[in-house]
Amino acid sequence: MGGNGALVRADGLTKRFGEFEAVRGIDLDVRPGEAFGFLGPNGAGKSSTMRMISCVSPRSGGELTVLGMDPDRQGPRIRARLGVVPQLDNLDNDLSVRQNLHIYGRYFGLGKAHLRDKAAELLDFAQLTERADDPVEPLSGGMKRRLTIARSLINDPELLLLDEPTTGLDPQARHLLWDKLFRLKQDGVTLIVTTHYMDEAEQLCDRLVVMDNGRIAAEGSPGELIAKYSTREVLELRFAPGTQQDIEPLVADLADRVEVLPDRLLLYTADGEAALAAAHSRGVQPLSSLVRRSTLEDVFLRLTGRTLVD
Ligand SMILES: Nc1ncnc2c1ncn2[C@@H]1O[C@H](COP(=O)(O)OP(=O)(O)OP(=O)(O)O)[C@@H](O)[C@H]1O
Repeated sequence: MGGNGALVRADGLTKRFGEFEAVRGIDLDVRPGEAFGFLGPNGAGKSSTMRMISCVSPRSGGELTVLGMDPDRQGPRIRARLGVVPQLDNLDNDLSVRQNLHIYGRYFGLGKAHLRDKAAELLDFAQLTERADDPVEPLSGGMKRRLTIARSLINDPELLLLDEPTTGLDPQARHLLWDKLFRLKQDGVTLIVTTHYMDEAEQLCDRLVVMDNGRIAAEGSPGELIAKYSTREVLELRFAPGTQQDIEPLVADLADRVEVLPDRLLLYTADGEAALAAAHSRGVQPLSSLVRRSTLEDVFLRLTGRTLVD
């Protein structure tokens, strides 16, 4: 283990592609049993970081320890104890669902009987038992993702790395997949997940970092980040497109902060209803209004000045 029992520890970790610095000296520690999230828009450097942790891409600078070992020198030993779910499914389409699990198990040197039992257990976990002997090709996107996750668990990994596991799935498939991740977390598997779905990160992750342009913009639990970078409530006021800039000065003093988005104003305040009543009393007539609690999306907007697009 690394210092403090961290499963992953990075210090000034850097990744360069030629002149371009995709990861610009980040510090991290991921503790046993937690679900740790990398949150950020496309190009933030999440995948590059994950690939260094998974020992498939060497670091360009800084220190990195995974399961107490150095990926540059002990990559194969680390990988034997990791599960990796890459951003794009790389299942073997010529094989059946079960065969995809079996070839992976053989790669890890599992014995025949153990592999048979393990594959059956994972097919059940992935809800694919009935499809076990079907080819992979016609499976839905959600099924393929569940199979990829099942495959990553064949060696009982201590640490599971998932790069945008739910991107591109419909809401129902996403929910099913996240249920699986909750179950793994309950079973004590340490998870590192990248995502740009804020709601999922908020529910699943014990701690997370917000990445932007190769740097860590903030880190903490979802609750800590919201408390630090947002207000308790947000009042959303929608207006006809293009008119909200003119209204902003009328409501600016009603909130700690106001964000002007293309179709709405966001008023950050401890009391959204009070701000709404005050706006009404000034003659502000939004098309619609909504008071909600702050989310990680608000944290992200505050930190980067941008919204995350799904
Ligand atoms: N092999 C490569 N060669 C050159 N540039 C790369 C390479 N891989 C990534 N990059 C660049 O590094 C930056 C970070 O990419 P990375 O994939 O780590 O971001 P990300 O946060 O995971 O985004 P995404 O959600 O799109 O995967 C991007 O600007 C990307 O274009």
